[in-house]
Parts: sequence; C-alpha cells; structure tokens
Amino acid sequence: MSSMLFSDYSSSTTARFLPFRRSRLRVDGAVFCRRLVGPLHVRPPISVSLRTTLTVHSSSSSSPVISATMGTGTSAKIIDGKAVAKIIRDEITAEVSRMKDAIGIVPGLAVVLVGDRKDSATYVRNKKKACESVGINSFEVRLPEDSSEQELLNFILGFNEDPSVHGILVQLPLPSHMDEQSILNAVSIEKDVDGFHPLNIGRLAMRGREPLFVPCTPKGCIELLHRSGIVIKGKRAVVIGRSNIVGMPAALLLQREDASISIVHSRTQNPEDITRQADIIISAVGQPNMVRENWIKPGAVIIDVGINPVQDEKSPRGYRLVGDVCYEEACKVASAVTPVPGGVGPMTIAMLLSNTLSSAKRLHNFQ
Ligand SMILES: Nc1nc(=O)c2c([nH]1)NC[C@@H]1CN(c3ccc(C(=O)N[C@@H](CCC(=O)O)C(=O)O)cc3)C=[N+]21
Repeated sequence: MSSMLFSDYSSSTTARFLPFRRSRLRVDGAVFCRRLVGPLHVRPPISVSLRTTLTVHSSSSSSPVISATMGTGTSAKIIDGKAVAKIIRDEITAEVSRMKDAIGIVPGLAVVLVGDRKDSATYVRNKKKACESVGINSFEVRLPEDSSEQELLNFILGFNEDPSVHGILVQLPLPSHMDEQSILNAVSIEKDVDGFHPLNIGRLAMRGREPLFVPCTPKGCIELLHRSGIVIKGKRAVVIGRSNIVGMPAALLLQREDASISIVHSRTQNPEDITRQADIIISAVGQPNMVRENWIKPGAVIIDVGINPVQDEKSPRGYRLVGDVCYEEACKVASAVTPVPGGVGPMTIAMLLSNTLSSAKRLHNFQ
C-alpha cells in the first residue's frame, strides 16, 4: 500500500532513500510518522534566525491561489493546487473550443494501461474524466498484465500514426517483464505528452535547446510557483529525490528559471543541512513526513510532490494521503506550502491536458 500511489514516482533509486531514519511503524505496508516526536538521528537546526525574503505578490486573503493563513502557531500560506488546476483547466477549455471552431480539430489523448493495478486504473479514469471536462478526446487501451512487449508496441506505433491522437501516455509502472526504456523510446517525440522520451529530457538539460514537452509533475510545480507569485530567479532551490520523472527534471526546470540548485538524494550526507539552505524546496521521494521542521529555513517555500498513503482507521478508505513533508511542522516554519492532497497532484493532470493541447496546436500549426 505505501508504494501504491507513488511507487512509480520513486524510481528504484529513490525507493532506496532510506538513510533518512524516521520514527515509523509499518502496518500492512502503510507508514506512520510519530508526528510530535522530534526527528531521530538528525541534528538540530543550526540557525533559525534569518527569514528568507521570498516575494509573494498575491494577496493572501483574496487570491484563490494562496489561501488564508492557518490557525494559531502557524504562518505559512497554503498554495491551493486544486484551485490553480481548475483555473488552468478553464483556460484549456476555452482554447480547445477556439481551436475546434477555427479549424475543426479536437485534441486527442491516448492512454495505455497494462495490467490491473488498482491505483493505475484510478489514475487512468481520472485522466479520462479530466479530458472530458475540457473537451479533449480520450482513447483508452487496456491490455492484460501478461501482454507481450510487442503487443504494447503495436498500439503505440498505431497511435504514433493516428492523426486524431496528439498525445500518448503509457501509464507507469509497467509490468516487470516489459522494458520501460524501449517502450518509452517508441512514443513519437511529437506526441510524448509525458515528456519522458530521452530526446525531450536531453533538450530540457541543454541551454539554448527547447524540449517539445516538459514532464507534467515538475512542470506543475513550476507553474504553481509562478501562479503563486513566487520569484525563482536567483533563489537557492533544493530538490529532494532524483527520479527521471520528477526530481531530475524538476531540478533542470528550476535551473532554467535561474535558481541555483542542489539535489539531495539517498546518498547525500546531512541532507537536512543542505535542505535548510533552500529558499525553495521541491520534495519528490515518496517517504511520508520525511522532511521535518529542522530541514526547513524559516520563510522557505515548499512544494510537496509526495503522495503517500498512511493507515487511518477514521478515514472511510482506511487510509489517508500525506506528503513527504511533515505538514503541520512545515506550516509553522515555511512561508508557503502545498498540501497533500490538493497540491501538486491536480496540477500534474492539468499539465497533461496542457501538453496535449499544445501538441495538437503544434501538429496543426494553430496559434
Ligand atoms: N505515464 C505516467 N504519467 C504520469 O503522470 C503518472 C503515471 N504514469 N503513473 C502514476 C503517476 C501518479 N500521477 C498522479 C496524478 C495525479 C494525482 C492527483 O491528482 N492526486 C490527488 C489525490 C487523489 C486521491 O485522493 O486519491 C491530489 O494530490 O490531490 C496523483 C498522482 C501521475 N502519474
């Protein structure tokens, strides 16, 4: 269960992210953080005297992007990813309709799901619903778990040639008998709305080159920062986690935005010391409540990508979702923080729709 929602975001490298010792219990795979107990094996904060001077242009009470401050003892603004994603979906709806009226083309997204993981099926259903909500056509293929790589490749090659499909998404993780690399390589870079093709990632890494698509989750993080009026240029940013689909591209994007970046990963010594220097923290490791108060510089902005289920008898599902960052503690120290759920997750889907729209525009030369 703990690997259920985000196992594919924690690549095998980030899944080994264990030198960060936390006080935790595992029951049926779910992880509990003894919230109020101080972090173990982590040195206390050196200095909490200097507040960073991140600029937040939006007004706290009137902005749908950053909601009002929290109750007593907390100071952070809550960055409402759900609200921002809604604004973006409305913008996309308008563009999809303008395009249809002008040239009669409706953007189309093909989603391929192999096997019957429950979480993957839920994500695919949500993506389909999101497409419907903005007027994008969605095509879904479900293949049995024991399908051959060639069968999957045949569908991808078919979608590559299909003019009504402008985006192709192969839901990850794939069954272990399939080679993820050769599957992702087969997606036409013109339709790689996930931005996982090595050519797109390579271009993202190079100055003066432009990828056709940027991976949805990191793009959603940057978009959240922009739309919250947070200045990235010249700031110190720390990305926690180095997965191909979140950590690494998030660091590249921040660098393109003129931040100075550090990447903290499973082999980093004293990760809390490095993280505490950050004006902006993006955490994408898939470890519940790993980032504690003493990892956070007062006034820092925190984008929490982790979506980790932890057992919760009081919840109807039997579990609830928490981020990589101990939310209550972050609210006390940070200047702004994304919640889980309702932070980066909805932005990922909004960026997928945005990538599909821009793909259709590009393929049909529509401005
Ligand atoms: N090829 C591929 N591309 C992906 O982009 C991709 C993938 N595979 N595999 C799975 C992960 C995961 N992912 C999420 C998207 C939205 C939410 C989301 O909207 N979460 C809600 C919570 C939903 C709930 O309550 O269960 C939130 O954070 O508010 C979460 C996770 C995309 N992924």
